[in-house]
Amino acid sequence: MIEDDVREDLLHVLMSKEEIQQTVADLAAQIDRDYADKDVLLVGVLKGAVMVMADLSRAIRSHITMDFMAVSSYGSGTKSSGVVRILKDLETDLMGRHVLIVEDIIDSGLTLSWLKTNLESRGPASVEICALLRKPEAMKTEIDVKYVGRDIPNEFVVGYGLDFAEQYRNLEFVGTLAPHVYS
Ligand SMILES: O=P(O)(O)OC[C@H]1O[C@H](OP(=O)(O)OP(=O)(O)O)[C@H](O)[C@@H]1O
Ligand code: HPA
Ligand SMILES: [Mg+2]
Repeated sequence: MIEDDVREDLLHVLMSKEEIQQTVADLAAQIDRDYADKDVLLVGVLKGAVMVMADLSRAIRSHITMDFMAVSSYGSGTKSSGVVRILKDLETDLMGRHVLIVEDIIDSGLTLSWLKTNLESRGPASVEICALLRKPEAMKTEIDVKYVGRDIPNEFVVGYGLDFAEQYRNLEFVGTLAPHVYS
């Protein structure tokens, strides 16, 4: 089992499978309330947000549509390069749409700050952000995030979509990566 193999790579479990499920259900309930009379377009940011997107979209009871973007700023390291590249763009025209960006994590905030500005320039009715995790101590830019699952300490985390050098994305929980793995 992968989860047994990686225990020594982790300092501790930060969010269990059950805690993630509950957090995602709470986020979905808030989104259902706020978008009761609006069609929302969920924009998942690949690859990290793939798990949140899959679970959140199924927990939302309102009508939604989905699209995906791929951007990358981390490459294979643990620090944002600050340079965001679009690897795959949306297929949906955003004109007049209510857009909700779905992310796994806000770390420096550089990716989302750039992405929100980029999507706002395409004529949508609104652009909001939903992130499962946020590291308040790591943020380098002010960013207004409407839905946050949980604030976490400034440590590199993996699992539930989050990777280090493309590994660990398929863990069912979120864990803190031990420094010996990346130093
Ligand atoms: O707030 P920031 O410091 O900008 O970091 C957050 C971003 O970094 C990660 O993506 P990454 O570039 O690693 O791509 P990935 O989702 O494919 O792993 C994560 O999924 C967020 O998109
Ligand atoms: N873990 C994995 N990917 C990330 C992180 C993190 O803590 N921060 C930004 N991208
Ligand atoms: Mg990554």
